[in-house]
Amino acid sequence: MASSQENCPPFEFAAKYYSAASSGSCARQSSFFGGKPVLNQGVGYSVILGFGAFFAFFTSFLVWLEKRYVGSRHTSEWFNTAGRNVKTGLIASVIVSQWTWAATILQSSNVAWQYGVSGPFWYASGATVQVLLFGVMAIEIKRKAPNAHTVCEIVKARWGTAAHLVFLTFCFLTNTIVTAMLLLGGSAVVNALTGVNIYAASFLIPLGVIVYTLAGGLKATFLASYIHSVIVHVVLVIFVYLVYTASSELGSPTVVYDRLLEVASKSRVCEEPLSHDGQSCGPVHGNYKGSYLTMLSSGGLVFGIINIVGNFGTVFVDNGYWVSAIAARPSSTHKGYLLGGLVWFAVPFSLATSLGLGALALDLPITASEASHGLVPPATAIALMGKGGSVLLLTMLFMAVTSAGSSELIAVSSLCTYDIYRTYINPDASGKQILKVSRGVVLAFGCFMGILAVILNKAGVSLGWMYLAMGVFVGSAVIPIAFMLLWSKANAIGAILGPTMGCILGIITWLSIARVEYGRVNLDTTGRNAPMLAGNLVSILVGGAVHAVCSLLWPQNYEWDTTKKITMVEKEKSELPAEEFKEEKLVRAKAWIVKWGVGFTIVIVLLWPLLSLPAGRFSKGYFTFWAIIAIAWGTIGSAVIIILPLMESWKTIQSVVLGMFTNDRLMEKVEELNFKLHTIMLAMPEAERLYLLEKEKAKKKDVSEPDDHIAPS
Ligand SMILES: NC(N)=O
Repeated sequence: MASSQENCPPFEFAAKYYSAASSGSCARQSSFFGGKPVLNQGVGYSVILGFGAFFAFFTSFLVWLEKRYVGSRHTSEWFNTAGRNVKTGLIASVIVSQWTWAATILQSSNVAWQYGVSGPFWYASGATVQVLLFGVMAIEIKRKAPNAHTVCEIVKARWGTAAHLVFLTFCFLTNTIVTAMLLLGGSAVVNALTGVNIYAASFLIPLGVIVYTLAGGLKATFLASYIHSVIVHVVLVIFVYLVYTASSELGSPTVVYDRLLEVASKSRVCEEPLSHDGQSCGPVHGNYKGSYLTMLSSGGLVFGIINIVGNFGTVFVDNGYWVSAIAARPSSTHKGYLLGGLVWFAVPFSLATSLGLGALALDLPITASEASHGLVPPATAIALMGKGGSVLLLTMLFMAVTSAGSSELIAVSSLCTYDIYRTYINPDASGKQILKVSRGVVLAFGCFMGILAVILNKAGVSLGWMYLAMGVFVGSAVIPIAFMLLWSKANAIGAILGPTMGCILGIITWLSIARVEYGRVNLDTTGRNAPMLAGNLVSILVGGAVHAVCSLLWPQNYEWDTTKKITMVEKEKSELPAEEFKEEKLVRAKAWIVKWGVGFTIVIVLLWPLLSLPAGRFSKGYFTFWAIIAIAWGTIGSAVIIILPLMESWKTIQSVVLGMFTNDRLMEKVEELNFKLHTIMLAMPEAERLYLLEKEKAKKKDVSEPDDHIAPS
């Protein structure tokens, strides 16, 4: 104990977290939050209800503006597919906000706190590659199932009813798991920062999301996503610059570097009460030289593998990503996914390299339980900025939870509407009926989200546990779902057996290893790295292997003829030129996304980590370079995702603004005229055909003679 007395506090910079006890020994604070919220409950309720109400009103207003001044018709197709005409920038922004979960903000910093620099890297790279590679699926939908509304519709068209039911189960499971994680993370942070009852938070967070999703469907969630993305990125940039340039407590890569060396030093005394079990203290087990400043981290690598498997499940088996691909215009789909993936990389990488490592560098007395419930970033935000930091983090988290949550609502709603109602209950459903069911499901699943979060919170399930376990449950469906659009031999029996066997064997392996290694099966033992790694790998590999073997034995040799026959509910007249759907153009787009998607995947999963291994324990210069990459990626990514959608939609924005400031009476007249013409066209197909022909001709003329009107005389 002598050393405890000599070094109290062990670090001047962390003095406020240590105190001399009456016995004379030096004691570290036993936890960071200690059950005391920094903000009052009023702030918590204002954020949850205020932002919820604001977004419900604001997005409904935007959708109304679009309907009134741009002329969108609010049919069931529009509600569920946003007109299949969304451009690259907005698709990228949607992907970023859909993929920015509570876990992206919270769990990434938790793994930084556990493993050091490798944690944020593996979180970011291990969850970016799926989005990049999904770009290939996105373009294949346009080629092979251009009128589909959901992934399961394609399954049914190709493999029949039994496979359809299997994949529906996996898709619902994925939506449930993702939703559970959003609310677990969201409610834990709201509770820790503001003291709002955790169960009340679980119920109230989905409320605003339900309202704006109900009002505007997919387009509303897309518009809201953009605003959410802007807020998330602005806060991200603030935190990154705070940690590495502006804060008086840290403020430069050099200070962070020196502190990370100090807190993990071998000479540090980590006995009670100078540090408590589960708090960060001294060398890191499994890391090269026990340092936080190395990519040679066994824990980081195991997390990376689990992360890759789990996130393949939550992208490929989440109908939300298929819905976004369906909503994109064909020439934008692949670019949107690539750009979205690359921008999203910055969210966990830059944020956790700042807030996660910042928590270590400040020697915050965070406990393992606080970390696994997602409280590392709020702790750093509070330590650096006080109440302002906690409000910023709460706002960022709320944006992430609500935008990803609304995408989950739409994903479930379209599955229930098209794959259950239209497929098994009312195949001749009208657009009105479809719209009614879609809205009913949004409401029902929104309420279910709240109940689910209450149950999981009661059961003591943490965000960290759920995040690691997701791949065990849904990983087995990943390879079969990719085969569906990529492999003509893939057959129905393999599509049924692969996911089912993979999931069952994955769960058996996971629980058995927990039992054999640690003697019992509970939330603690099943949440450890070894059982999670084995369960995740068995699930994804068995799922793929069983499907591959069955398909090689009894190949289907399928031509995607039935998937091309999937029908729309209302026949929408596409605004897109026929050029957009040309096979050669789509094949070129596919080659492009394969080249760039696979290229970036190799860079961020193999080359980057391999090239950083020889650095061993990073030098100060190396770490500074690493921090500069995090700052630059965060800044450039944020600028792109904020500016690009605005540039692309500039014409629409102009026409809305013009419409708003033009005589309302005139607009009503134009609308009425529009409606009359539309009715005439419907009654006279020949007139419509001639109109489209003329329009196409005019477009071609515009393209071939763009500058006629300014040609010199
Ligand atoms: N979306 C994720 N994995 O943060």
